[in-house]
Amino acid sequence: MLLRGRLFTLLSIPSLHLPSLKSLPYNLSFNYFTQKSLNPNPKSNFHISASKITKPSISDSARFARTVLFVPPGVDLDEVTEEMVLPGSNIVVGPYAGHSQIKEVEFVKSSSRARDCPRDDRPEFAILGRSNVGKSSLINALVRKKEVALTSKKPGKTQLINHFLVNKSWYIVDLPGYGFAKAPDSARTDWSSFTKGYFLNRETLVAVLLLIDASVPPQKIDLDCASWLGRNNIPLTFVFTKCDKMKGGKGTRPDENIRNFQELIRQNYREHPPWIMTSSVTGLGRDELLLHMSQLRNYWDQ
Ligand SMILES: Nc1nc2c(ncn2[C@@H]2O[C@H](COP(=O)(O)OP(=O)(O)OP(=O)(O)O)[C@@H](O)[C@H]2O)c(=O)[nH]1
Ligand SMILES: [Mg+2]
Repeated sequence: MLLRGRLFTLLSIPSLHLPSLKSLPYNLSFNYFTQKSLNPNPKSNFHISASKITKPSISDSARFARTVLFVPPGVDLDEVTEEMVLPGSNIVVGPYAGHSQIKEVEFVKSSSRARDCPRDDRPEFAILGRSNVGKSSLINALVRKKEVALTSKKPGKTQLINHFLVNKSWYIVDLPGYGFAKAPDSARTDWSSFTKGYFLNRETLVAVLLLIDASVPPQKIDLDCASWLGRNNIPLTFVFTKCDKMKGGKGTRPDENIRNFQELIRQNYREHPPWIMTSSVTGLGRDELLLHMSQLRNYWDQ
């Protein structure tokens, strides 16, 4: 089933009502309209933050929850409780969440062009982000193996589209990082053509996990990337990495950086895309992210 095509059709119909079941999984209505923020602290979830609003009316609360939480298919917004929100995220767990642990993973192939990628109907998640943000480390953490994807202190380690088959049923895709100014010219040019080609043509892409380094303040290149994905109706989940670094770059802490990033992102989305905090060092967010991926995958699969 072509989820993207399905969603595109649905979201092109403007609606001020709560989203329908099928239109819930992603927030693709980029720049559709700017929802005025009711919450001064985007990091908080609905239940915590709602108490800060003076006597919210039901409609205000519903609108607020819609802009803050990621409510998956099969969940009625009115039935969402705090326990249903994954810790360190805005993601509500719904009935499509299922088996999420990774039992086996095998490297399948590296491709230099989108059309060389594996040709089967298995769903896949692409891992995208700036060079050195921790893409390969996140993959290793998710699969609980040290060296499935090669990591390096030197940016630009991953140069190809790398497919890893998980539990013989779905793919994780490690992509070259963007924003690596020191890459050879050829490598930089290739990124925009072949990676963009991959995003625009990959029909089995369930979602992009866009990794954002929580140890540094918001970077324009990340905002530009999120903007490009949004404009092209490519579903994404923000995965904040390196949340173990207590003191981030330029003296700002990860939680401040995350909050500032979200404030900037919120201006462009009617509903906030799913986001989650992770650390490949401590394992923070790993099981939660896998559960989130399982509900996206199972919904896509049906
Ligand atoms: N403290 C901390 N360091 C991390 C984390 N994730 C990655 N790193 C470190 O960041 C550096 C880059 O990690 P990689 O996983 O190779 O990054 P990448 O995004 O795959 O990089 P490219 O393939 O070059 O684009 C390595 O030194 C990692 O050890 C994390 O969660 N916490
Ligand atoms: Mg890498």
